[in-house]
Order: sequence, then structure tokens, then C-alpha cells
Amino acid sequence: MSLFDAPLFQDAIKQLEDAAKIMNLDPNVAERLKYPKRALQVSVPIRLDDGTVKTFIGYRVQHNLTLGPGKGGIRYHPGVDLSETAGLAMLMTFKCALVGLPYGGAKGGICVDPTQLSRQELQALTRRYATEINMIIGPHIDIPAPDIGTDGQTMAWFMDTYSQIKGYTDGAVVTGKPLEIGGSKGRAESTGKGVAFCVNFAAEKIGMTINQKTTVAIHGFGKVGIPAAYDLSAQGAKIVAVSDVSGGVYDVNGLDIAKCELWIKENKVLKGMPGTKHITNDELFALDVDVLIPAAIDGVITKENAHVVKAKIIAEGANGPLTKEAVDIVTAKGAFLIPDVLCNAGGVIVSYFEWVQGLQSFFWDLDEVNKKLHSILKDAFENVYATSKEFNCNMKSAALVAAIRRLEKAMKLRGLWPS
Ligand SMILES: NC(=O)C1=CN([C@@H]2O[C@H](COP(=O)(O)OP(=O)(O)OC[C@H]3O[C@@H](n4cnc5c(N)ncnc54)[C@H](OP(=O)(O)O)[C@@H]3O)[C@@H](O)[C@H]2O)C=CC1
Ligand SMILES: O=C(O)CCC(=O)C(=O)O
Repeated sequence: MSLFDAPLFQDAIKQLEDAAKIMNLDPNVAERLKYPKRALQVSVPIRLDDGTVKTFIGYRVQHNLTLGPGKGGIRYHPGVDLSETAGLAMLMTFKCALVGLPYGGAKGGICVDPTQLSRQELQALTRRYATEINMIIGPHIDIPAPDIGTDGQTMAWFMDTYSQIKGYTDGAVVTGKPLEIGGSKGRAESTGKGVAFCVNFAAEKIGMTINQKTTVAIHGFGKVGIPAAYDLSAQGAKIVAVSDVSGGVYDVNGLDIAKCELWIKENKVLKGMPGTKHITNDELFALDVDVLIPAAIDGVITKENAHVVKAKIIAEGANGPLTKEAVDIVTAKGAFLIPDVLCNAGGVIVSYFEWVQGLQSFFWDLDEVNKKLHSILKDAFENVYATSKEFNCNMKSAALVAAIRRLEKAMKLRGLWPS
């Protein structure tokens, strides 16, 4: 697999080219943005509980560092490869630029199924990976965070390993840490909360109010899907379906989210939850709901199934859940699409708050975190919406245009690209 092969990377390039055309972007800037600045592949050998040694392959890619240190999650998933990681790093560049954070874009990951490893093996994997990529990370170089298959515990092991190498405790090297070791209030729920904020902003634009009549389906019931479900159901919306790899559970009267969360904690998968109807993930996409939130993995809505989507608002909680062709189909049908780099930016925004708080050793209360999150997302949403009107394009293209505008100015001021 080359750097350019993954569908997500190719899709990111297509989005970039599309935005470049719309905004008549300087071709030198477009050319520079097509390539990651730096990509590191590492071997991560660990001793398994049975005494054998197994080697996993890990990556850290920094796409563009014009605006500041690299920022982006670490993914543990069997689908991780260099090209997908590079595509995700590119999306992080656009996301951070769009919401005005002083960060560049980066992403990392290991090709592994974390559910097949014990806690001890996961700790060994994380510590060895942190050691192997140590040379290109740091609080002012590149700051990882959780993504699919990783969590606060992963960040704690990562931060501890980095601190051991440095010889002093340095929490600002990662975000998404548990509160006890310098995490921020609100980070764990921030991505899902941001998705719920964006759904409300979009609803307002199309004259919809989120209330007891609103129906919602959520694909992916993890760190993004769960808090989004809680926030929207707290507003009265009926979450009629949620899903994981085993498929979905459906209740026309609305699911009890706390019960779903408890069920998954005890049974690992949603399938079989009493009092609900089992549906497939494909059936979930086709539900006649007001809001569809794909919050699992990329490339799940394509030109093959986009035509079955009926939702009025599609909120991209995941990175790249709709391919470019799918975005064109659903927006042509009149759906309001909230693009990933805006919709799921709540996570990196509160990561930024965590980093700032950690560097200052001065921590904020939850209300302050959530107010600041709302304010940044609202401004970014209005900017993307206004850009979509200015260029007569969909929200996906508008988000990239708005992000690249900011980035282009910074690139030219710094003179970091060949003129
Ligand atoms: N966490 C964060 O702060 C941020 C995450 N994101 C993006 O959001 C998405 C989800 O991340 P996150 O919630 O952290 O990940 P998690 O690992 O916490 O949850 C992922 C969820 O998606 C489900 N899932 C995985 N593969 C499939 C599939 N093929 N079909 C259906 N469901 C599937 C998982 O099911 P199961 O548990 O059964 O595997 C799980 O419910 C990713 O695209 C990520 O990049 C974006 C911004 C920030
Ligand atoms: O919180 C962060 O730093 C990054 C989160 C992330 O990986 C993402 O937004 O896709």
C-alpha cells in the first residue's frame, strides 16, 4: 500500500481539489497541501501473555504544521495503514484551521484489533508505540489524543512513558487524559456534545426545532455516539436507533440511552438487547428519521447506498463517513450535511482547552469549558454557512474553503511553500 492508496486519503484529495476549484486557490498552495509533511512508520513488538512476541505496525503522520504543533488522535483498529492515517492527518489540518486552533494536523495509529489483547498487552503496546514515535512528539511538536479503540487510559500510559523518557512529568504531550492526571472537564463528552450543538445549529437553519417530535439514528455507539445520544435525548429527541459492529437496536418510541450504555458495558455488543428490534447497519442508514449521525468509521455511506438516506440533517460525527460521491448525492437531494471537520471538532477544541489548562496548571470548571466550546463551534458553523452561500456550494466544500483560506494566509505569511 502506498501513501496515496486508501479511499479516505483519495477522498480527502478530491475534497481539497474541489475546494481549490471553488475558491480559485493558488495552485502552489493546493500542491503543497496534497502531501503530508512527515510520516513515520514503526514496528511495535510486544510479548503477549502466552510468552510469544508479536510485532504490530504503527504510524504517526504530520500533515501540515503551519499553524502550530501537530494535533490528532491515535487509532487502534485493524484497518489502520499509512495512507488512511495520512488522510486523517490531512482532515485534522483542515479541522484545526477551520475552528481557529493554533495547531497543525496529525494522526497516528496501530494496525491491531484491541479487543483481542489483554489490558497488560494493551499497556505494553501503548508504551512501546509511545517510545517508538517519541522522536516526533512533544507538547510543542505534536500532541496525540484518543480516537477509535483508544481512551483516557491509553493516554495515561502514553503520557507516563513520555514522562519517563524525559525524566519529569509532562502531561501536555497528550490530551484526552483522565481528570486525575491533568485531563479537562468535559473532554470525554466534547465530541458528541459538539455534534449535538451542530445538529441544533443546522436545525435552526432549516426551520426545525429539536424536540419530542425529532427522531434520530446514530451509527456507532462509542465515545462520540453515546454523548451525542445523551445530549439530544436530553432535549427531548427520540433516539430511535443506535448501532455498533453487531448491527443496530431500534425502538420506534425512542431508546433509553442509559439502558443501551449499560447493556453494552455488560454484553460488549448491542445485539440482543431486550425490548428492542435488531436492525442491520444498512437498515439504520435507510430509516425515515430527521437526523442521521454516522459516528463510527469512514466510508460507510457511498454512492451505492446514499440514495436510501432519508434524514433531513446528516451530522458527520465520524471522520469521512460519507464519500465525496455520497455527499454530492445527499446534498443534491436536499439534506443538510454538517461536515466532519466542523461536526466532530468539539473533541479537538476541548483537547486544546486541556492543553492550555495543562500548560498553565490552572483548571476550568465544566460550565466554562462548555460555554467556550459552544461559542467556538457556533462561530465556525456560521462561517461555514456564510461561505456556502458566498460560493453557492454545499457545507462540505464550504468547510474546506473556509479552512484553507485561513491556512493559505498563514502559509504565505510564513513563506513555507515554494512560490
Ligand atoms: N473520540 C473523539 O474524540 C473523536 C472521534 N472522532 C471520530 O469519530 C469516530 C468514532 O470514534 P470514537 O467514538 O472515538 O470511537 P470508539 O472506538 O469509541 O467507538 C466507535 C464505535 O463505532 C462502532 N463501529 C466500529 N466499526 C463499525 C462498523 N463497521 N459498523 C458499525 N459500527 C462500527 C464501534 O462498535 P464496536 O464497539 O462494536 O467496535 C463503536 O460503537 C471515528 O471516525 C473517529 O475518528 C472524531 C473526532 C474526535
Ligand atoms: O482531540 C484531538 O486532539 C484530536 C481528535 C481527533 O483525532 C479528531 O478530531 O479526529
